[in-house]
Amino acid sequence: MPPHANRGAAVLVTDTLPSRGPGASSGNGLRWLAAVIIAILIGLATLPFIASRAADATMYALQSVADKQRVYGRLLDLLTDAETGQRGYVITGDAGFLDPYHASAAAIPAAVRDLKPLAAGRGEQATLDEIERLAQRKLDELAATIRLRRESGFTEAAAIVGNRSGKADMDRLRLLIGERSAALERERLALRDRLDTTLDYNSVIGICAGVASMFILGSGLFVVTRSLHAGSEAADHARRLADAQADQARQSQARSERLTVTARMLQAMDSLTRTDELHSVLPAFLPKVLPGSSGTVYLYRNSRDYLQRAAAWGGGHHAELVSPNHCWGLRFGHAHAAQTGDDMHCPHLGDAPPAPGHTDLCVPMISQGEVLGLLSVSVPQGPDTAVELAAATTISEQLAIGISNINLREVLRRQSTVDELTGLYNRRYFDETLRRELFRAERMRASLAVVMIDLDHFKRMNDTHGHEAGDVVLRTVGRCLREGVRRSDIACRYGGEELVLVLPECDAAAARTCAETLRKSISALDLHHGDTTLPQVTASFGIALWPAHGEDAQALVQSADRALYAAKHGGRNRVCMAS
Ligand SMILES: Nc1nc2c(ncn2[C@@H]2O[C@H](COP(=O)(O)OP(=O)(O)OP(=O)(O)O)[C@@H](O)[C@H]2O)c(=O)[nH]1
Repeated sequence: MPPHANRGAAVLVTDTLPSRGPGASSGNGLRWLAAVIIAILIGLATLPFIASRAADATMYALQSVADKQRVYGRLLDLLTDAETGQRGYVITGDAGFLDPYHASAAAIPAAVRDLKPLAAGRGEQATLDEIERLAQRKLDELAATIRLRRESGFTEAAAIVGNRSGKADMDRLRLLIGERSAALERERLALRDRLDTTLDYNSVIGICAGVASMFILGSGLFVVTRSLHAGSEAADHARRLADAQADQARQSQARSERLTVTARMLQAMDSLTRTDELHSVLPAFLPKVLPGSSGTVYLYRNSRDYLQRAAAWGGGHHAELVSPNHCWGLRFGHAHAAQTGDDMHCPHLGDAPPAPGHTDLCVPMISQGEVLGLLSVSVPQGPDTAVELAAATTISEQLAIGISNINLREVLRRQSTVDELTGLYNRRYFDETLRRELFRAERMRASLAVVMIDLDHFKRMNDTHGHEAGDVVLRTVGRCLREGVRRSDIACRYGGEELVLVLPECDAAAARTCAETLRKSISALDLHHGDTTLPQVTASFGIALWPAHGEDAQALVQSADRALYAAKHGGRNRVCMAS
């Protein structure tokens, strides 16, 4: 509260009213009124602060849980990389396979150490002790096998890998890390519920602040009217008091509203699965969080050479791509403001200096020490400029939290829908997608094709050149399918060496053309494993069309399977259409 506000109340009480005689009861009334107003002002100043602290605490708790999920996920990736590197070296003897093993073996103890201080209680501490012990034993086992391969050759090392002693440890590690990840996901959902409740309290506080400010304004008017009778000097005091009170109430309400809108924005971001959906959420919230502003949110591209526009609002300059060298905020690693033509102006904002009466602010969005992108914003100058700039900096931190959570969800979703070996979608994704695409085809009265693909004599490839060589073939064919279909087509691994395509809005002629093109591409693949050139690979294709060959997913897949069977029996390396 500004110092003059209280002083005004004191002057009002002592200066304008006699303390004895007929005016004494009216003086008592004003004293009570002043006391009530002071109590309300204290409430207006402290309640939003307490509510915003509670919301902040919950948001940061959400961030900590996401951090922990990330470290557990990274630990599992490192263990898998170490084991994959060891297997590659044991099978091929090629030391190049040991690069991921060495990198992961060095990073695993550090990842476990990072997790230990984050443990929430004795249960998790005990789990982490067990993870640390198993991870160390796993690393010892991997190192011993690698040593044996180097000194005694493939057969002895393969015998150790084959006796599966290390598999039990790896399975147990997967189980422990999986259970912790699931528990963290439950904790994250509980924290989201708590954030909802805090926001509801916040809305109530906002409404109360509105009512209280009406009361204070009414009281101020009342006091002014009374004071006019008592003298103009007292009236001035009262007016200043009323102005200060109104200003206080306005600021409290604005802060409370900003906090509520920010939290709603984070909730909306929580429902996104990809960062390229940000443009559908941020422009609806950022103009309310930073009134009168315009700006752009940029995210680093995967190559990290440029930042790409993810969302923009208001007028002004919104370049599509920004070089990190063209932003002073990114180069300094902290917020950079330019108010006049003399200030250092970011080149990505164009040649013009800041618009008259505006400040340009560039804030790097940082999460976990990693710069995810840039918030570039232009805010109008006025009595509250400092408050607005501080708010923009806080918003950038919260955007960074929301964006890093979207990235985490994107990684988890990818892990659960994509087959690791081929990079194609997995069987579960195929089942869900085919059902969904059939509904869509029905609604739009469009055609749809399912193409089953099976590699020919693949067992012979495994038996002659080894399972690793078979994996190389599957991986290469997977890439061939991914690159050979339209963006709207869905290429999946159905199981083993069987693959399947869902081709929406595709008739018989187009499906046959697509299958023939892929068949030729597969048979033209130039395949190598180590120093060995692998024999030509061919595949057989079975096509079924909706609704002619099956009205539901199961019937359609069965028809495609029968057509595939016919292709095999017709001599393989051919395309057959269901009859
Ligand atoms: N390398 C490797 N082989 C796999 C994988 N999944 C399945 N296979 C092998 O694929 C082979 C499938 O063989 P079969 O079903 O007998 O068929 P085929 O030899 O391809 O003969 P046709 O289909 O009749 O042309 C088996 O040897 C499986 O072990 C995998 O992920 N990697």
